[in-house]
Amino acid sequence: MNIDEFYLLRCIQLAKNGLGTTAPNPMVGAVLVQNGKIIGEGYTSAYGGPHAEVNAIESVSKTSLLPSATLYVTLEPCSHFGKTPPCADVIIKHKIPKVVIGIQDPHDKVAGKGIKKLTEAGIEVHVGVLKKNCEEHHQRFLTYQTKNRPYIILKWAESADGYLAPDTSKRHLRPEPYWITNAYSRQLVHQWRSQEQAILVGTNTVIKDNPSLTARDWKGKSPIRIILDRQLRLKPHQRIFKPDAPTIVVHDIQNTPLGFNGIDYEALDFNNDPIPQLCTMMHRRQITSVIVEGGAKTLQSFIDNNLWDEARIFKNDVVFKTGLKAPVRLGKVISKVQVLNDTLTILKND
Ligand SMILES: NC(=O)C1=CN([C@@H]2O[C@H](COP(=O)(O)OP(=O)(O)OC[C@H]3O[C@@H](n4cnc5c(N)ncnc54)[C@H](OP(=O)(O)O)[C@@H]3O)[C@@H](O)[C@H]2O)C=CC1
Ligand SMILES: Nc1c(N[C@@H]2O[C@H](COP(=O)(O)O)[C@@H](O)[C@H]2O)[nH]c(=O)[nH]c1=O
Ligand SMILES: [Zn+2]
Repeated sequence: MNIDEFYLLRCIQLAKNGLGTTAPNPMVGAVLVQNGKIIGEGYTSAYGGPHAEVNAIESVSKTSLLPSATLYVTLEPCSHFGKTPPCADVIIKHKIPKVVIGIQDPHDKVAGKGIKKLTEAGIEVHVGVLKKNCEEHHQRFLTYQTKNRPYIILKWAESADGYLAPDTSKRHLRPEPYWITNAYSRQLVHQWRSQEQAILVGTNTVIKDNPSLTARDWKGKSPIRIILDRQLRLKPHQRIFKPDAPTIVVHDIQNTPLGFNGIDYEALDFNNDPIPQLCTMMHRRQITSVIVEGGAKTLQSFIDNNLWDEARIFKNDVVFKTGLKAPVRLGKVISKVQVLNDTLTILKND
């Protein structure tokens, strides 16, 4: 690893602090180096706040060092007025002579214009350092910008013999989840929920489990709940209608909702496959990432449409023998870790 790559790695590390708070903005990291020393660091503030470059510049105590410093940043500095003024202008104003960038920003308002602005101001610009790592780090934002849909994470828990749930006879009478995984894995799931903008489940999951779908066992925000309810079968007592997180109910265009207080409704044409329509709807609502938590039919529908990016699958040692079969897995295994007696496998769709 060379020195530029080393500083870009530090930028990525810093940028992770923005996970779950910057969306739909990307979580960028920036470092300022002068004479071989880091003199400033920053990452994107919560949505609407200053960008990483500005936070890095503002963290420098001796601003007289800036005209001899190099700025390292994971993503091309912006060149447009959004909620904040363009970072490219701030860099130029502070007379920073060199900028090293991980990747170009595909956002149509930027897309090379930030780099052009810097170059035209006489700044030495390098692009493409630690490109693969920066692409991986910005996967939610890049997927949203280039595929016009959110980054899609499929998540489920299955028994040792590949079932999502046992037969009804083995379940409680009251609707509640049949827990396969242990408490630590469940807390990890709450952390994951706090990192994504939305969570999506099918109708039967709400009927059988009465889930909350919140991040209540972790600090941070609960995601927006997106619930499939084609025929509007769900009842007001269900936990997904509580005001602890926003909820969007997706129903068929032919059914008119009575409208529960504070609930957002979206009509889709279920005569056509709803999954691509869901992706378009989420894109329109500026949802850059979603975790799909079941059930089997909903997960399989995303897999069959090849509309998924990552799968996080827990497998426990419990054996059901019969029940609801887990989705058929695809993709490449990128990691396998143990959470006590649960094996967590992470796959990527390549
Ligand atoms: N172990 C685990 O990780 C998890 C287990 N579960 C378990 O899974 C079970 C529920 O799974 P499952 O029965 O498969 O149901 P789902 O929760 O996937 O809901 C399926 C229903 O949602 C609607 N729907 C979903 N996808 C589509 C589509 N592509 N097109 C049209 N409609 C769609 C349909 O509603 P409609 O019929 O009204 O048209 C369909 O019947 C429960 O027993 C639950 O406990 C659930 C989540 C996670
Ligand atoms: N059974 C099962 C899971 N089930 C998922 O969790 C949902 C319940 O969420 P909540 O009500 O917020 O706790 C449930 O409806 C289903 O989507 N998840 C897991 O990590 N492990 C498990 O064994
Ligand atoms: Zn910016």
